[in-house]
Amino acid sequence: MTTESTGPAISARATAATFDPVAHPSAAARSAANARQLQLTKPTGSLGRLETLGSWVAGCQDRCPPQLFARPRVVVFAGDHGVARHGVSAYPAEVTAQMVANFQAGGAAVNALAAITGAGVRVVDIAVDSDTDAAVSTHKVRRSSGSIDREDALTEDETLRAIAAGRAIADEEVDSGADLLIAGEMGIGNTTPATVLIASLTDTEPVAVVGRGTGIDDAGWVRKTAAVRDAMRRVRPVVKDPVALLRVGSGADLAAMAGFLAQAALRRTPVILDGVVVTAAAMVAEELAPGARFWWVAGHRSTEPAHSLALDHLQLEPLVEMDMRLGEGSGALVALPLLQAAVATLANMSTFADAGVSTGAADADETADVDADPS
Ligand SMILES: O=C(O)c1ccc[n+]([C@@H]2O[C@H](COP(=O)([O-])O)[C@@H](O)[C@H]2O)c1
Ligand SMILES: Cc1cc2nc[nH]c2cc1C
Repeated sequence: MTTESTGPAISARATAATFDPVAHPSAAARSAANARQLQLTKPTGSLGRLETLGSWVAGCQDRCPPQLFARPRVVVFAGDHGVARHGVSAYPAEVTAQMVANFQAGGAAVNALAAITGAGVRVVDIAVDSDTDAAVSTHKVRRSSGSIDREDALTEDETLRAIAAGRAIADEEVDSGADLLIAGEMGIGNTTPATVLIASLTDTEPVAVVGRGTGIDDAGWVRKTAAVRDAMRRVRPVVKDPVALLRVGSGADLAAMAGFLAQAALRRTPVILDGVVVTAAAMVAEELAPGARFWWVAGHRSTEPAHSLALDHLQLEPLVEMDMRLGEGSGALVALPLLQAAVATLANMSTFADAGVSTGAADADETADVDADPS
């Protein structure tokens, strides 16, 4: 009897949450890019972090020089959270569904920012607490996730379906030609599970990491900190099991993002991470698919204290610090022009040889040689 009931569960987990080993971006293409950086018409190292960024893209694309991104895509994962009904957010849960409609109408920050960078935007309802358009709800797992301070966010089956949904979305995007992915999110209350994941995986006290989210007041912060503490107590026994951690202490949207971010790495597609919620999902994705983090760059540093902890944990240095705390993929989109600049310079600048520009170091060496050898 026991084997009959656990067998299918184990194989479902094997399918949805097992990832083949993640290959690193190409070291050869990255080295070739580093060498090319030295030949371009600029003082050595003068493009600063744009140089390391461009070489990272070359590694991800396995080509030097790299190509400008042809189809960058943002996927906004929308989901509600039961905990939002317990005074942990400055806004009512209804805003999640209302913002989904706003994304579809093109009126949100993510739409405005995507338009200036050439990125496409797709919104997916993973767990919004109302019925949404068929166009966005094909991967819906359930209506809202459980209130993690007092119950599990999801069942085992829902967790696996959410991870599988994120993986399927990444596959759909890559199969349609996406060459750069951004995960964004929208969900009133979602900084609470994000903080629970980050604090649990870094063994940090709630008071040190709970932030203001959408802008809660002091009384809201106290309620949120208590909710984070209670949820952390519930996840403690499963913190080493990423699927169980997602089931007990996250939500369907976060589980889907974890699947999406891990699958993007498996599909050798670079990703710009956004703020605290996406980076919390990224931490779990790295547990599910070790090495996935080498395919990600951190777009920005959110004002949420837990975000810095997550970035340190993943050893990622954010590209911009603009005191943003919006989500939706907005911080990643603000960073996208930096990636485009890194690729454009590496790919399109002339070399010293082609442009007939003298290289300081080589000329000095030639002079030194001539001086040293009068013959
Ligand atoms: O990305 C971030 O770092 C970030 C920081 C604070 C808030 N948010 C957004 O605000 C919502 C969650 O905030 P809250 O206060 O409802 O937990 C959700 O829709 C997120 O996209 C996002
Ligand atoms: C209006 C609004 C827009 C958002 N976008 C992402 N999170 C959000 C939260 C609110 C409240």
